[in-house]
Amino acid sequence: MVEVRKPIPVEEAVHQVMNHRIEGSEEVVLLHHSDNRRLAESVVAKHPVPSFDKSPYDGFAFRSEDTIDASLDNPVSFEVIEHIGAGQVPTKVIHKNQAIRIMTGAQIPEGADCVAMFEICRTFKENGIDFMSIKRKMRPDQNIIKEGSEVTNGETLVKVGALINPGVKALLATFGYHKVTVAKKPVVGVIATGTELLDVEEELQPGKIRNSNAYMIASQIIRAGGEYNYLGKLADEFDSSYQTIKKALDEVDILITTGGVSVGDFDLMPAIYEKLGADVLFNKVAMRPGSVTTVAVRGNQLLFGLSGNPSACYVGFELFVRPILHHMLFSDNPYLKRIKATLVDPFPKPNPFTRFVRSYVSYENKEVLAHLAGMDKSNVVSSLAHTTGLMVLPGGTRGFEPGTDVELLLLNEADTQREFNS
Ligand SMILES: Nc1nc2c(c(=O)[nH]1)N[C@H]1C(S)=C(S)[C@@H](COP(=O)(O)OP(=O)(O)OC[C@H]3O[C@@H](n4cnc5c(N)ncnc54)[C@H](O)[C@@H]3O)O[C@H]1N2
Ligand code: MOO
Ligand SMILES: [Mg+2]
Repeated sequence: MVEVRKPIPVEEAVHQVMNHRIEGSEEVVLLHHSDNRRLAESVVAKHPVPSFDKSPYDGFAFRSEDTIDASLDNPVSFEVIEHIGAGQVPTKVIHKNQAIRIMTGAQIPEGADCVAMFEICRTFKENGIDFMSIKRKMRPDQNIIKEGSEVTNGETLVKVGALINPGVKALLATFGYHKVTVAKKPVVGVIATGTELLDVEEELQPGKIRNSNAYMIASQIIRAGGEYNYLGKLADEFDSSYQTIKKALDEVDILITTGGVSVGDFDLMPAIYEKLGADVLFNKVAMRPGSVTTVAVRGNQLLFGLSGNPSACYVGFELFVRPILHHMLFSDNPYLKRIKATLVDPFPKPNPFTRFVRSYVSYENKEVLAHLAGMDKSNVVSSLAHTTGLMVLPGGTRGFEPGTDVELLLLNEADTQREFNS
């Protein structure tokens, strides 16, 4: 008699895996090398921004009170006593009816409280002395970017765990982070199992297929912020597989295998877990695809036995491995972002268990639309190329019509960055 497995609900399975989460660690990298890494400490303003009152325009700085009588037929004249560009510090103090010619970004001279753009000023010379005149009244603080008006000293700007994107990098540079403390990338071992597997560079042979899962998983690890260690592919032979997997566990904290977790005669992972003395948390989840996803624990090591079927393998990674990696990367919300969307395509299949349908998202007229990414079968690979989200269809339902409200898990985290930062 074949073993009958008892499926557990997806949420419970995720919960069980997260109970065995491992803590991440940090390392210091050059700012130049920090893209797509995750902050191990929040970015806190080390000084106000701007750090001095500055001019937003090329023009003249002077005292606004000197323009109180200015009008179209009563221009007011100022002696131009200095000329500064950005980066130059004014050496003179402005007094009554004096102005300094100032460029965008330059520090406002002492005594001045406004800047007038060149376009509203007239310049002239008298007895070899530079003057300018203006026919408008200026207000105090007009056209002055005040110190601290953007950011105050000590303000928390981006939170720990956030992805370093171009904007975060600009902020880090603003505050002098030549080096940044980031989360160390968790290293995840990857092994593909299956006698049928060929290397990518090999020609097809009867009954064989190329090993696509290892590449897919490696790419999912990278997308999740981790680093992969590909430890090769194994034929379905017990002794050599056991030895390789045992050795792999000496090198990694997290090991992903694909294939060999179901009840087939050559599905060796259950026996390998047993011989390793690993505790199997579950070996059947009430979900499609990926029902055979098996997770085992050995000491503080996590072994993810993902399905060999490509779509099941893909979904198993996103639901169970990704949150662990995000936790290790200091995210305070390591789960996939869940949004509401409107189904565009019909989905007539029944859903005895929770189904994660490979989907892609589009945005139209304020609406988020969920489209099917392609054929929805556990064994297909082609729909994965178009997948940007997983539509969640609850168990015990059937027949979803276009126009139905559905829930969707977003796989592209860049879309949800603000939630990590705020
Ligand atoms: N009697 C039963 N048979 C099956 C059951 C069941 O409950 N009872 N479950 C089915 C479901 S659901 C799935 S999913 C698969 C899972 O199988 P395994 O995880 O054991 O994976 P394999 O048998 O090794 O392979 C399945 C399938 O995937 C292909 N594969 C494997 N590795 C790769 C790879 N690296 N790259 C691309 N494709 C790969 C393999 O050739 C098989 O076609 O079991 C069902 N059976
Ligand atoms: O585990 Mo299978 O992927 O449910 O189809
Ligand atoms: Mg199998």
